[in-house]
Amino acid sequence: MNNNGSEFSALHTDKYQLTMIYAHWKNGSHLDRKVYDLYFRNLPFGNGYAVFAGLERALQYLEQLHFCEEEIDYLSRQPENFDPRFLELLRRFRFSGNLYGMQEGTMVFPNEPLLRVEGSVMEAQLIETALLNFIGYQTLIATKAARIRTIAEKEMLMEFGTRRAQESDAALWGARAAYIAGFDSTSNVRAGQRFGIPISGTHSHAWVQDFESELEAFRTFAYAFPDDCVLLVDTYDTLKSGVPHAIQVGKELRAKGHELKGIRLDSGDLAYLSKEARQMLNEAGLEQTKIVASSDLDEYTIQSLRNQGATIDAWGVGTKLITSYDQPALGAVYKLVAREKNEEWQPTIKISSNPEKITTPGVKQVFRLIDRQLNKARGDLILEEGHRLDEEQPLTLFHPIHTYRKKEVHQFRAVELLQPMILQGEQVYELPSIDSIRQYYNEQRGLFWEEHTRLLNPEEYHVDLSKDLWDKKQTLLQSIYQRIKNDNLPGSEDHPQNPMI
Ligand SMILES: Nc1ncnc2c1ncn2[C@@H]1O[C@H](COP(=O)(O)OP(=O)(O)OP(=O)(O)O)[C@@H](O)[C@H]1O
Ligand SMILES: O=P(O)(O)OC[C@H]1O[C@H](OP(=O)(O)OP(=O)(O)O)[C@H](O)[C@@H]1O
Ligand SMILES: O=C(O)c1cccnc1
Repeated sequence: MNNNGSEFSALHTDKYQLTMIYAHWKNGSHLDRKVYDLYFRNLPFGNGYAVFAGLERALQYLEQLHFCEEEIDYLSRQPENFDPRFLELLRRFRFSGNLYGMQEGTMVFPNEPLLRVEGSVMEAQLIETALLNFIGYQTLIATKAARIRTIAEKEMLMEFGTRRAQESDAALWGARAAYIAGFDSTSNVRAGQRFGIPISGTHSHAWVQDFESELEAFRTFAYAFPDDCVLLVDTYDTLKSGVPHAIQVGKELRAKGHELKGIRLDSGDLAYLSKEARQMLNEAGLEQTKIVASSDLDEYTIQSLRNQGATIDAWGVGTKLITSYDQPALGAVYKLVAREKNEEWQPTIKISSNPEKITTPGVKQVFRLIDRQLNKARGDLILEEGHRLDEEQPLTLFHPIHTYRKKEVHQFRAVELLQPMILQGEQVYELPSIDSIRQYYNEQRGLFWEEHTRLLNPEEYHVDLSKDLWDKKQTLLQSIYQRIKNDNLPGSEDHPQNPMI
């Protein structure tokens, strides 16, 4: 909470946003209208798709966004010596622009706008940092969770990461992102209360160490939770002590009309131990007692354990999910794509010597082309906003950089992915329940062939530009190079032309 009782601070931004806004204000251009796209360039984890998450937080942030007195006071004491009239403008500031976005749980791909912000340069710049922060992290965790779900198939997945997360917001929103993409529960009680995610858990080694004997520890826990008792069996010796004691308590529970719900393995060779423990439980007649495993798990260890025939029914996954251990950032970007001139959007472009980094100018919409017969996604097509697609005509898609790579689609239905979320500062999108987001993600998953969703070396999914848009991009590139040539600045002749044109 900031001093004004709001969860979000308007100062959750980079300093350069404020200095650019100030310079615009001095120039009288702070209210000029712009369009920005938020997207990422590369898929994380070598995955074939990402799962979009973070919209709810972004919408809440935009709704609450304002500068409180303490924040204005802080800014007034900065060496920049901000003009009091500028600070007064900030004091009255509210987000009054438009936001178009994808629904959370959408399967998303590089270079397609996930969010499109239309507003004054002042508001659009101020929010860049926070939007990238929320969307980048949550999309990353949802994608990691989706990979783990793919491997675990129908087995129970519990999110255990809070203690290892990069601070509390990451734990909270990471738990939510994991649930969207297929985890069944979280150990984070706040996430349970706030989002309605089921909470679950077992007990720790400390519980066992706190008693004179392991058996006493197990009995005491079972007494408190006779119908929800999962015993951690590796504190001393899993097979010689933990499992036999759990079996003893399981039998005592049964005698009182209850069943031992599970045991948890948290160290050692999880494949071997699970098989041995399963056999011991079964021989004792405790076939329904589940085996839970935890200990630095991720999609790779779970896959390996499954391949080894581990008899594990539920997985507790913490560190490697919540910290996105193998790829700590999505690398999302927020790029200016159009500026208002004479009451029209004028496309702008950012050029790079790397063709992949050249931005796609203009106000755009993303269509998902879904084969009507197979109900499978064939590709995404980015069009200028307002342009329509004729679903009855065959369409040739071509790769925007390797243009010789073509693909015909016909008999498709074109679904618009960017929806109005905020119009003129008013939220027009009703936030879905967490379970309907999860359900929507599942439906999305069903639209994609296994070739795109497998973990290793997935096939690249087509995200192409319409011919019109591609042509406009080339024309804009040409005109900029021409302008540079005409300017004939000293040294400009030494640089090779961009490979794109
Ligand atoms: N059969 C197995 N095949 C592949 N990986 C395994 C197997 N059993 C366990 N692992 C993984 O190996 C790693 C073992 O971690 P570590 O070396 O820290 O040992 P540990 O058994 O967890 O011991 P401790 O928690 O006491 O340090 C974990 O990531 C775990 O998930
Ligand atoms: O391994 P992760 O995927 O991060 O899952 C969460 C871990 O957190 C707990 O261990 P912790 O080391 O905190 O306590 P412990 O010594 O009681 O196991 C738990 O036993 C898991 O091992
Ligand atoms: O409930 C558990 O077993 C649990 C919760 C958080 C972290 N590790 C384990």
